[in-house]
Amino acid sequence: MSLLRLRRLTKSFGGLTAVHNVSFDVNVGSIVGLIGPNGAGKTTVFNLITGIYQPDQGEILFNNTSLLGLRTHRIIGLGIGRTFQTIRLFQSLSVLENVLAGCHCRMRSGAFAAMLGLGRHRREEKEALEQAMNALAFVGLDKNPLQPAKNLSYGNQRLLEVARALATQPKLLILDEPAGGMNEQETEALIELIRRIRSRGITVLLIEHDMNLVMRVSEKIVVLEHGSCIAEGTPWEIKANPRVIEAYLGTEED
Ligand SMILES: Nc1ncnc2c1ncn2[C@@H]1O[C@H](COP(=O)(O)OP(=O)(O)OP(=O)(O)O)[C@@H](O)[C@H]1O
Repeated sequence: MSLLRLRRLTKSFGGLTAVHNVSFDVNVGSIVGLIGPNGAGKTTVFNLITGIYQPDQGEILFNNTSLLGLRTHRIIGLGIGRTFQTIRLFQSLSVLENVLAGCHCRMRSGAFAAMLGLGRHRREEKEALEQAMNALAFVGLDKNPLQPAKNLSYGNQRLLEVARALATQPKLLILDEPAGGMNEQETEALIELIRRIRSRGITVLLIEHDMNLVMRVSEKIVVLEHGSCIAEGTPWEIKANPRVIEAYLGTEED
C-alpha cells in the first residue's frame, strides 16, 4: 500500500528543469533510496514533498491526501519528518532544546495558554519532554542532553537531527544524506538505526551518496538523472541496470 505517491512531478527554476515528470511510490513500512549524480534533482524532490517548493505540474499524495498548496508545518503535522543535507541545528541551544523544537509542532495549546501557565499547556510540556528524551535515547544521545548542540561531533549532530525529526512523530521520515560526513563506524551505526526506525513502523525515504548504505538498507531504489527518473527497482536490479551504471555508478562512484 502506497503511503507517498508522486505523479508526474515537474519543477523548473528559470530555464532549468530540476525535476521532470517524476513518478514513484513509497509503500507503507518500506525503506526507499533516491539516488543520482550531483544536481540530478533529488533534494528538489524532497523540497517539493515537504512544501518548500510547489511543483509546476504533478501530484503528491500522502495517505491519499494531496499535499499541493500545503505549508511545511501542515505537512509535518500530517506525519512527514525530515532532516537536511546541511545540518540545521540551533548550535547554541542544548541537545534537548533542539529536539523539543521538533515536539512543539504536535502541541495544541498556544502561546496564550503558555503565558497563563494553564494546566493543559503544562501537561503538554511534560509530554513533550518525555517524547524528546525518548527520541534522544532512541538515537543514543540521552547521556548529556543539556550540553550545547555544537559540542557534539559531526556524526552525532546528524543523529540529533534524526531525533528532532522523530520527535515530530512522523509516519514518513525523509533523510537527506544522513551519512554525509560520517566515518565508517558511524555509518554502520546509522544503518542499524535506519532499520530500527523502520521496525517502529516508520516508513523511510532517503537520499544518500554512500552506495554501501543505500544498497544495504533500501528495498527499493529510484534513480534520477538530469531531473528524470531513469530506473526503479531492488538494489540488485539497480546495480545491474546498464543505464544506471552509465549514468551514475560507472562514472563518479566506482
Ligand atoms: N532554488 C533553486 N534555484 C535555482 N536552481 C535550483 C534551486 N534548487 C535547485 N536548483 C537546481 O536544480 C538542479 C537540481 O538540484 P538538486 O539540489 O535538487 O540536486 P541533487 O540531486 O539533490 O544534487 P546533490 O546530490 O548535489 O545534492 C541543480 O541544477 C540545482 O542547481
